[in-house]
Amino acid sequence: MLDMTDVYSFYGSSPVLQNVSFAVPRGSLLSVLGRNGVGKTTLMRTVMGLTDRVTGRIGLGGSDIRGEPTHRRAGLGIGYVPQGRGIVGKFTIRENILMGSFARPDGKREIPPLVFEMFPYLRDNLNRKGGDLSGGQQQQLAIARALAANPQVLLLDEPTEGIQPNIVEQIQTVIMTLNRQYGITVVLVEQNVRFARQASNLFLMLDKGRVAAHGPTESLTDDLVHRHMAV
Ligand SMILES: Nc1ncnc2c1ncn2[C@@H]1O[C@H](COP(=O)(O)OP(=O)(O)OP(=O)(O)O)[C@@H](O)[C@H]1O
Repeated sequence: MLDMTDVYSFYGSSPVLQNVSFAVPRGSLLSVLGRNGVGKTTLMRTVMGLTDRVTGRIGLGGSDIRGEPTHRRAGLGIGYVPQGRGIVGKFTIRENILMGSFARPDGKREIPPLVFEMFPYLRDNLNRKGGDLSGGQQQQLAIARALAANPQVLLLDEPTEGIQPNIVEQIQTVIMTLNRQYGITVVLVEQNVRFARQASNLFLMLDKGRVAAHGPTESLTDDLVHRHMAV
């Protein structure tokens, strides 16, 4: 479904990602792990075409999308929920969600039923301003906005970071439901190893911009976690 082969990704002349290769088959959930600053966010931005320069191959459903502009990648079915969420505070919940629908290739500007199913709070508060929501509600809204484009692949960058504990569990359940019940392929940047193990069937451990380990989640040993994640 989504893969990288020998990818180098640059900010200016610095190659932040180096020689990165991995594959995420359709329906999988890949956890991207590693310490702060190793390149996890850069990996997501590279998939979306948001870094300065990339070499190597980025495959989506068998085609190389490396040369495609960001909006085309969104239109081809990649949804992105960035770290920090990117909610427009002055827009209502409805308007924030509808922004995501502009990536839909069929031109429809509507909120898919799945969004209301996943997030009853958003359904019941469509006219509230994004800026008046709690961090957890904003995170739900950011996921809802990405779902409004009917993505096949969802990129989630630390979706539970800085969120009150009672909503963390709800968001974790939504992520697993989207993957397991709705078949959406997920790439998840995650610091919580316990949740990564519970949710994903694949992992990718980054260290200093390179792949330190990659494989089925059963092979994510405590030793790997200590070596590449402990401070
Ligand atoms: N826009 C940018 N311009 C230049 N360098 C950047 C930019 N964004 C990130 N970097 C550098 O790239 C490296 C990787 O950063 P990145 O944010 O991808 O790491 P990360 O693993 O996601 O970290 P965190 O867990 O803190 O979010 C860091 O050295 C960072 O300083």
